[in-house]
Amino acid sequence: MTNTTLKVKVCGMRDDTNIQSLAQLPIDYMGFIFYEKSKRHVDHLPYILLPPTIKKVGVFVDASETCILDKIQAGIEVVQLHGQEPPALCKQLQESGVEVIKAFGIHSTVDWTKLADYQHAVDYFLFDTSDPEHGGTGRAFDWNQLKEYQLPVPYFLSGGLSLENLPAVLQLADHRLVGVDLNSKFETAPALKDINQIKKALKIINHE
Ligand SMILES: O=C(O)c1ccccc1NCC(=O)[C@H](O)[C@H](O)COP(=O)(O)O
Repeated sequence: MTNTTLKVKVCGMRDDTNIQSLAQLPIDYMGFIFYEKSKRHVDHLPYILLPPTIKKVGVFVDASETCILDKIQAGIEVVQLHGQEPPALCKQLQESGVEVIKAFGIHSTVDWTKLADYQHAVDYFLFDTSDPEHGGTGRAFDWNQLKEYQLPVPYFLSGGLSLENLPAVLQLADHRLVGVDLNSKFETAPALKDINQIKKALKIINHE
């Protein structure tokens, strides 16, 4: 087990009151999904001032560069890309000053070699459960697949994380695992997080 505290990203926020409640907690990233096919879709960044310790993440699936730049202009500090976005776009966004997280859907026949093309163009990878909907499945993938991951790029673990499986995440002995991504398993309805459940998750993650 590692003693390093994992970063916490809570994804798929929309409701103003819920955002305000979540912003009281010691999380590191809050995600807003700019993908209209998602149940958690938003079309603009909510007009809520977050503490500077919480970075605002925009989640995109094959959005145009103009659309992504528009959201950065509006205050997005981290770009999380869930589609087929090429390394050149990641690099370009990174050079514009935002953090870039490239998400990959993991399944038993993933071609891990293609991640090498991204290693100098992103800040983090995010390993999620592979699905045609691109994310928010509420299902965990087989974390044994991570044994195939050979690059030094740090990553977030995502996909169906819950109060039940978070203790097992803390047992994953991998120094490249830097954060966890919490979403549908902490919802009472799409895009509405149960703040008490998130508090319980933080206690587990922070070994309290
Ligand atoms: O959450 C969505 O609805 C979603 C849809 C399409 C692309 C990405 C999406 N979410 C991005 C995230 O970072 C989620 O937290 C991640 O997919 C894990 O979600 P879950 O399995 O529900 O914990």
